Amino acid sequence: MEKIAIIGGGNLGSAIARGLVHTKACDPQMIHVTRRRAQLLAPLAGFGVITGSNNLEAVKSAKIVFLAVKPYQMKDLLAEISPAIAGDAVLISLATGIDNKTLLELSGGKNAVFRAMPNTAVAIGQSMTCLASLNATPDQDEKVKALFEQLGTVQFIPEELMAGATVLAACGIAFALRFIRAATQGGIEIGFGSELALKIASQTVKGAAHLLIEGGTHPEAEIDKVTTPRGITISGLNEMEHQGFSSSLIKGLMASYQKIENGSKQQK
Ligand SMILES: NC(=O)C1=CN([C@@H]2O[C@H](COP(=O)(O)OP(=O)(O)OC[C@H]3O[C@@H](n4cnc5c(N)ncnc54)[C@H](O)[C@@H]3O)[C@@H](O)[C@H]2O)C=CC1
Ligand SMILES: O=C(O)[C@@H]1CCC=N1
Repeated sequence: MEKIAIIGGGNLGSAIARGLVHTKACDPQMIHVTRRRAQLLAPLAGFGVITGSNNLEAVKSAKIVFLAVKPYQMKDLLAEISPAIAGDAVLISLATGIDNKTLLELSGGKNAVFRAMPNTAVAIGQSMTCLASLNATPDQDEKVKALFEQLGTVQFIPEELMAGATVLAACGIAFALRFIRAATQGGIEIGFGSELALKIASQTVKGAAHLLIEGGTHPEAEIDKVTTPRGITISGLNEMEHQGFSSSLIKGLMASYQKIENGSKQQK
């Protein structure tokens, strides 16, 4: 089994480590996670994962190196660790807005580089992960795809769509959760206790998603099955649309997307 280094054990880096352990994708002792305040990695250490703050130690002999730091921290990090990374290791960056060409340059040009955009559901093996690679062999592409397949669903996409994938999949978790919270608030106003309202709203969203994923249908086809003519669903749906429901979601997505685009332009 190959050693995996996760540099930057914050929200996403830790979620990936938890996912690798949770899904039994690899032996916890083969995962080495670092962050500056290593004591905050104690929960991962409790699962048997190796933790610390020594990046050079973590990448030594690792064949898969996750770069899970903030975008502005990437340049200094790669300057520090690149000389210690084996030539046949694959680098997987999770940073928003740093393209593969830049990653390849910053890392010295010898490694296969990947941009991966998972989301925090990676911690329970339910991520939607988009991938784009540079300087990778077909075997390396397959290896990284197979790794993420153990953590959810994977799709290679053209690199220019990575910003869009960030918004739809990574930010999307927050957008979907805000819907669930709002539905819960409505349920409480109607009379449910908060825990029960949350349980009903969460399972309802899970069921809706599974209708699409397992049935391969379009949302409107499923909506048609719920909207009884002159019924109550269509009244609620139409009122939501009068209040700008779909429009506000699309505008929110575009505001997030625009922020990535503006940030990328500033970096150039
Ligand atoms: N949170 C999310 O849902 C997603 C985040 N991302 C991307 O993943 C990256 C990480 O995001 P988060 O986990 O949310 O940030 P975070 O701030 O929670 O984690 C970053 C971690 O890196 C550590 N770090 C910084 N410099 C370091 C260094 N030189 N050596 C070792 N560790 C170092 C920090 O101590 C921190 O623990 C970002 O680039 C973000 O754009 C991508 C998809 C989803
Ligand atoms: O909000 C952010 O900037 C990061 C990138 C995608 C999800 N979280």
